[in-house]
Amino acid sequence: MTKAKIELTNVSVSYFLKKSGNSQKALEKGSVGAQILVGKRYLEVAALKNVSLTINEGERVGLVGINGSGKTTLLKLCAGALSVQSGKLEIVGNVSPQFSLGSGIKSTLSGRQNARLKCLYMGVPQSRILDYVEEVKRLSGLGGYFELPIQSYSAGMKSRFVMSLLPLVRGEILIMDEWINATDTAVDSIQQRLISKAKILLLASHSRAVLETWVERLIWLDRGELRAVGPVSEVYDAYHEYMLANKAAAKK
Ligand SMILES: Nc1ncnc2c1ncn2[C@@H]1O[C@H](COP(=O)(O)OP(=O)(O)OP(=O)(O)O)[C@@H](O)[C@H]1O
Repeated sequence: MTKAKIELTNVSVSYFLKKSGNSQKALEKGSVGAQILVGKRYLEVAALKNVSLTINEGERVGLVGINGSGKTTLLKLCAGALSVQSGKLEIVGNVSPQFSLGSGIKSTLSGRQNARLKCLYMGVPQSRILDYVEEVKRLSGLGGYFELPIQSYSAGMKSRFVMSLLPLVRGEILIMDEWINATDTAVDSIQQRLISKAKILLLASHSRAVLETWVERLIWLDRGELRAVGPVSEVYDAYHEYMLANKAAAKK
């Protein structure tokens, strides 16, 4: 059987925005972001620049970096939600993006109807849909609310509903944008089961505790480039030091 793999060779991705107002302002250095290039009519946000990286089967890899450093862009690429503009991307294995769980939820439909739609969308076989929907209901703990439109849920109820969709995530390559901090042990154990089953885990998080628990190798992305790759504690220490130095410099 072929082994799961993610391989990026010199991959770059930019977003292009129409210029408006004072574009020079976009060049101001902040504590966020990618590199911004000002063209004649467009601003180019260079979200990933010449990234080369190989992740092999069995690896648990984390992504860290300040806001806007390119983590989500890299995850979306690997999930097939974005295409490569230059360079080469090779993915071997089925990808399961957890971050898409909350997307496409229709607020006028009930929890049950949304769960059914999600099953169809995530490719659950027809014969299993009823079981999955019941599992989502049980995990959500929403009781009768499961039959009511999502727009009648509180924010907390909505996020419980989204977390309860976790059993629908299938695939060999698990891609997670931020760990779901489950207060619920049932959801937590599903998350753990998913990770232990995955052939590759790629997880973006700002939390040292989450990264140290779940990944072995850490990638530090800085303005769309790989700044460091290595053991979690080593790379996180370097990232943390850089953040502290940046904060101190900003205070001066
Ligand atoms: N759809 C988009 N259109 C224009 N620019 C975008 C778009 N999506 C992301 N960007 C820009 O690309 C850069 C990288 O964004 P990305 O979401 O990959 O960062 P991130 O590291 O995941 O950030 P965060 O930690 O805040 O989630 C940022 O400068 C962001 O503003």
